[in-house]
Amino acid sequence: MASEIELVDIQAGYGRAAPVLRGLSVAVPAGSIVCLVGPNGAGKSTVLKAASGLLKPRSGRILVGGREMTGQGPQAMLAAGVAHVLQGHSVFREMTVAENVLLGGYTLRDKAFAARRAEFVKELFPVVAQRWGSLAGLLSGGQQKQVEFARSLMVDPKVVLLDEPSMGLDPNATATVFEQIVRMRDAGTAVLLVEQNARRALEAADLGCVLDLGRVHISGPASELLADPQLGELYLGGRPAEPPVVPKR
Ligand SMILES: Nc1ncnc2c1ncn2[C@@H]1O[C@H](COP(=O)(O)OP(=O)(O)OP(=O)(O)O)[C@@H](O)[C@H]1O
Repeated sequence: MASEIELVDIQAGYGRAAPVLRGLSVAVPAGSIVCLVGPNGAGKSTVLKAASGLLKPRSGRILVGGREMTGQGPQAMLAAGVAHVLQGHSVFREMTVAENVLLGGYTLRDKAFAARRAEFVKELFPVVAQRWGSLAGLLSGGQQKQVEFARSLMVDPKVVLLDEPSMGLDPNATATVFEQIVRMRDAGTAVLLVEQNARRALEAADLGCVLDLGRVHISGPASELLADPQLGELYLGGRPAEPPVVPKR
């Protein structure tokens, strides 16, 4: 299957420090959610920064929809179809939900296309439509996250990079946010996801990659990673729940 974005043998880091990514490769197939899992500081956010052009890799290649995009900055990556939803909350609290969402289409020249996209995201995220005229700061954390998703989809990206979307959310809001991530995927946008809540994220994902020492250590179908007891112990906060043992008579 064609990849929406492909990072090949990436070396990347900050300033003069030793590289954080040391030969990292990951591909996001069309129509899929790929989840990056790994210990704190493994470099998960750094992968997303390299993928969106915020951090220039020292070496390696980046392809978007098969097109060579190595060395391009954030504006070019966005224009090529890579949207990045950063960690934490990034809504403008004193602006309305509408203003926040429409900002995502600021770079679009075709205003009719922008209007169609606004209708599309309102349909995809009902809370965005319901609270369209409200100040974004009045929304709950989970609702604000959906406003950020809607804003990122305004340009009709090929792939959305989501950095810790459930951070700071309660279990109910987390469940809603993951449902919306699956809806984004089903509506045609591929997703590259980084999450502390690794088990929950892998349940929503199609593919998983375990990062260690700056490269992808293990990758495969998310369901297989979830079922692997050793991975569970090491990276997913314990073994998967055992089925109950029925005592023999
Ligand atoms: N802006 C920066 N300047 C210098 N070093 C940084 C910067 N951002 C991250 N690092 C370092 O790069 C390494 C990887 O960080 P990164 O945030 O990518 O990890 P992560 O896997 O996303 O971790 P976490 O799960 O804690 O968010 C860490 O050692 C971190 O200290």
